[in-house]
Amino acid sequence: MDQEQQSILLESASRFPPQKGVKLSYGTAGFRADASVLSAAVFRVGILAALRSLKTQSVTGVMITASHNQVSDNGVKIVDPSGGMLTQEWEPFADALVNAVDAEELVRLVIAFQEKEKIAFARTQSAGILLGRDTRPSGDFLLEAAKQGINSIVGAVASDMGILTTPQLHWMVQMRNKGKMASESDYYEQLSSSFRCLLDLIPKEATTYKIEKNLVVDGANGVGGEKLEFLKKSLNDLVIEVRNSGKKDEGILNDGVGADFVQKEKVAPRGFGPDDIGTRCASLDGDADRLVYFCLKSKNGNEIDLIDGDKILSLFALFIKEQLSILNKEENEEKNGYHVTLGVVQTAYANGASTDYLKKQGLEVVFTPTGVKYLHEKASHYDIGIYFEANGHGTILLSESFTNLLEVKNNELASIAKGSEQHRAALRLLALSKLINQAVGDALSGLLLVEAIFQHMGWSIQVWMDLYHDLPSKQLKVKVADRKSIVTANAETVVIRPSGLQEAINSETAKFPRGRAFVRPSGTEDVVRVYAEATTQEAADSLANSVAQRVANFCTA
Ligand SMILES: CC(=O)N[C@H]1[C@@H](OP(=O)(O)O)O[C@H](CO)[C@@H](O)[C@@H]1O
Ligand SMILES: [Mg+2]
Repeated sequence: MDQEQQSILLESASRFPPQKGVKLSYGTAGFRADASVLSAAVFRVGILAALRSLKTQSVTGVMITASHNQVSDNGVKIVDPSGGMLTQEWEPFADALVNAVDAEELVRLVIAFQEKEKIAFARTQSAGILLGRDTRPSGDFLLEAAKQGINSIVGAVASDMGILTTPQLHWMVQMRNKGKMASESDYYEQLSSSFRCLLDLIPKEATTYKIEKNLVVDGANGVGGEKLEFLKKSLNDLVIEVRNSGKKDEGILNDGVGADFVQKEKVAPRGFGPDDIGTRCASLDGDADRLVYFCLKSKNGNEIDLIDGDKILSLFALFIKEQLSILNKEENEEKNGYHVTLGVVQTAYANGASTDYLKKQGLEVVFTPTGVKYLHEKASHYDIGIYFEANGHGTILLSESFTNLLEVKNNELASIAKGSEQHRAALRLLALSKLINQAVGDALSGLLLVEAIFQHMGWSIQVWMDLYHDLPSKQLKVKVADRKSIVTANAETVVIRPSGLQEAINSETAKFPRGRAFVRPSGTEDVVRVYAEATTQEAADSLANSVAQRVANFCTA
């Protein structure tokens, strides 16, 4: 790095001194904290995104959001050139950079990292970084900090894409690096045209079913509500009412609303009531990368039947299995010469009943630790990998070789069996690959796929709910002195430190038939999370409480 670059970096970094005593870690989904302490971190993430772009000679992204956290929090994460999360190999550097005590240490770290990674700094090199932010009031000044971080690397160019959902920014980065059209209107066009295409391919008999076309969506008072209001204008076959859309008088972001609230509390969000009984309802989270469905069931309260990520995954898996079997009809693998691998990825938070159900359908189910970066990676090993966290974050990945094969099949069938069910199955899978976000879980694209499959199957929401019945479960948070004192293994199902805690959890679990419990440090909040499930709600509550008590005892000892 030349002298001029060093002094630019030093000068700009000294304008963003870190808050004393604040230590941040990249966590499950980037850096998150109260917005007031984040300027320096966001500035430094800007530098990091520029370095990543220089290193890969591709476009990267910086998203400013704290998703489902309260409105006063904010956060920042990097979108890798693939459109996915920042490569895990760079996370230790991200941690070191963001926690550097002053500008001098920061410059030293950048020089050392640049040499290690052999990143060429030169005026001739160019780096492109797309910036997005959600609707939080702190987004504006944090975006400015990110821009200044990017501008302190010679050759790096920041493009402000405005207020976006997190998945929109991931999609844009992915598309840009594929050399495809990548504006926000291209995003809407791709979603609405592939949705229409799926509807046009609905089997004849299904068009006679009486499908409830009304859907009410809780926008969490965030960016997703506002974007859905726009998207729905191009969806004639669906009547979507958006509530908690983010308009000023409708309420506060994530306050008693949103997918995280609905999934964790298992109650209806604010703005929903007895009049909605019988209607299909959905809820997005604060940055619209999570989606859950629900149905109100109580006349006097806000009790709901929840349809979480596990059940959305099950719906997608059934549809894909059906299309694959139509496609492969009359053909055996040898003749086809290609065995399509279909895999389902879950985490320990997946309800045990969902895993049992998926396995009974003959699907391969694998587990990873919490966090999309792990699920996504695992899903990418299959021709079709479907991943979902129970909280509603997930998507379907289709490998390039599989989509190429689909294109070939489609062309072949178009000439020999145009309009046949086999041909239509190939077209459906191709439309699905365009509708479902290939970069990251996306509530808007997920919602359209659910709705399209619904019309395809001719289902009522009750049929979906009855696919299987969730085991009652309970989640709790425990505040401890140092949540990192808990270390887990086996996709977070077993505690290996502090020693003795796992045995204590085992002895609590053994008291309940079909009992299951695990604990792990949260990556987004300063708490230890406890999950328990059992055959009754009382048993799940009681198991969660006793495990939480054990955690508290072990972690203060
Ligand atoms: C139990 C739970 O819902 N955990 C969430 C939450 O992570 P934690 O590390 O549990 O705080 O936020 C992550 C980012 O949105 C999401 O990936 C994850 O599933
Ligand atoms: Mg989110």
